[in-house]
Amino acid sequence: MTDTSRPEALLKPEALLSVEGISLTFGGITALDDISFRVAPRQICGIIGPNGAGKTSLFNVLSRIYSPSAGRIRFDGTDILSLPQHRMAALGIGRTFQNIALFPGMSVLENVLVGNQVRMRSGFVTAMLGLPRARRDEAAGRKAALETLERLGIAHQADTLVSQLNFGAQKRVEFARALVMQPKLLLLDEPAAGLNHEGVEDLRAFILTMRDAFGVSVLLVEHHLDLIMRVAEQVVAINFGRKIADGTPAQVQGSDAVVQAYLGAPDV
Ligand SMILES: Nc1ncnc2c1ncn2[C@@H]1O[C@H](COP(=O)(O)OP(=O)(O)OP(=O)(O)O)[C@@H](O)[C@H]1O
Repeated sequence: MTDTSRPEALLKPEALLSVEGISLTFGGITALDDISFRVAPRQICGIIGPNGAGKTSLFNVLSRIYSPSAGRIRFDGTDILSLPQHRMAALGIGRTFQNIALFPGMSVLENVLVGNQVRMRSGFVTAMLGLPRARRDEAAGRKAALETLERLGIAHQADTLVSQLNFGAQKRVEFARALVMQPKLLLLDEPAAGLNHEGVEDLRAFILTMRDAFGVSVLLVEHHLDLIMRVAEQVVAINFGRKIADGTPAQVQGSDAVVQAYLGAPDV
């Protein structure tokens, strides 16, 4: 419970995600070096940095794909480094990948139902035998998937084959599939990759819709700086595995270290 006798408790909400002193090495290469930052509930936080800065490595540590050599990560009161990777979705961390990983020959609804399997309690055998519990789970899963599409404003596409959707619409289905698991934190890996100007504008609105309709925090790694600066409330900049700035978009954009990092990396 929040201690309202402490004014700072009212001003500073408890972090949903707290990354503390994370380091990661690959052989002799230091990919992450003592990275710390926090993400509040319902906050949109952007991770930026030139090529090779360590952004993907950080996401992979947060998803428990890589184990850091030092540091701590607390998520919603749990030390996630003590948990295996398969527990992340159930714990409330959802993720989308840079390359779309949908089933093109299946409908939008069917693809979102795949995401919902994690939350179903009945096992494979129960489902195969069509036992009552499996049927109840299936009906509940369908309802949850349809509700997710409705809250995102894309329920009219429920029966459309994914292969018939344009690239931007397919990305929205991927987000829906992650959101149906009711995550508290959504990790978006370069969501603007491959989108044109109009697509990026739609994406920006969609990220805000996801946060508002589902109350999730969003952590996004992105090369598209303009999108980050216009959608994120907090930006963390990294370079050569070290955090070089952390603050509002305006603060980070005005940071000498950030300007230097990008001037020294013409291929960003
Ligand atoms: N599996 C790996 N094995 C060895 N080195 C790796 C591995 N993954 C990443 N690295 C190294 O770690 C550093 C950080 O890489 P990372 O992919 O996290 O950066 P990034 O910021 O995501 O880059 P980009 O923007 O180009 O995707 C780089 O020096 C990279 O070569």
